[in-house]
Amino acid sequence: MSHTEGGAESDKRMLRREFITVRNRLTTDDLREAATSLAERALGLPELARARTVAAYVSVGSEPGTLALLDTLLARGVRVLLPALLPDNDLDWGAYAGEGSLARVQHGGKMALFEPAGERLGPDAVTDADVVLLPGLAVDARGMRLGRGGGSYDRVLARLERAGAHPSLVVLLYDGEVVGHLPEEPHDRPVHAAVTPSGVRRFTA
Ligand SMILES: Nc1nc2c(c(=O)[nH]1)N(C=O)[C@@H](CNc1ccc(C(=O)N[C@@H](CCC(=O)O)C(=O)O)cc1)CN2
Ligand SMILES: Nc1ncnc2c1ncn2[C@@H]1O[C@H](COP(=O)(O)OP(=O)(O)OP(=O)(O)O)[C@@H](O)[C@H]1O
Repeated sequence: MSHTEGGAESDKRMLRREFITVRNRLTTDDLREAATSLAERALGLPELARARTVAAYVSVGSEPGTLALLDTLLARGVRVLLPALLPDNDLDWGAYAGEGSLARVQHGGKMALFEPAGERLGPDAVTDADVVLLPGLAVDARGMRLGRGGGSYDRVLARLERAGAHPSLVVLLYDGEVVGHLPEEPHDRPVHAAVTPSGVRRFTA
């Protein structure tokens, strides 16, 4: 590993802690209001209005809330795919069919997640998506995303690239998480847009 890569890795670790600390100060009122605004902003995206299949995730804890957004997409007849974390941090996928189709799963010391309880479609199912909604902790002016450090979505992005799939890549964040510059490593790939409770920011690669 080169010095720059090692530097980027530890800089990312420090930044993750800082962004998580800020999120953990949000009150339940803050979370509820942000989730409502986020869903409105996201549903205003032309990419989502056209999408037939959307890969998303169920927010937990102080993450920007996604459940209202998932339910609206489902009600519109959109096929919503949700990830299930595999032991190697890769992601399998299953269809969302309402809150009753979710199972709460605890993966070791990580946050408890809500994953699809039904049929597993395999890691390549994400290549069907017209839009991929990604979790993150921050994004920079180039669209470079800071994730939780599992590399799960880095793998998703690499898999899409290998498959020649070009879905819209949209990260869901809070306003203060769109920043000037983040450290990046060679495997990082930019997203196309960030949706926050106050609006949409597009990135041109
Ligand atoms: N709601 C949600 N679902 C998701 C993700 C996510 O970020 N949010 N993922 C995104 O990839 C995948 C799961 N990967 C995860 C990776 C790390 C942690 C986690 O709890 N990390 C702790 C640190 C502990 C640790 O390093 O193990 C943390 O961030 O506080 C959770 C999920 C798929 N599903
Ligand atoms: N395509 C890939 N295949 C396997 N491992 C990968 C791939 N891309 C990245 N990784 C590994 O994943 C780990 C975490 O990477 P990184 O810190 O960039 O995660 P992140 O982008 O913050 O997390 P996530 O992608 O889950 O949101 C690194 O050790 C990296 O080597």
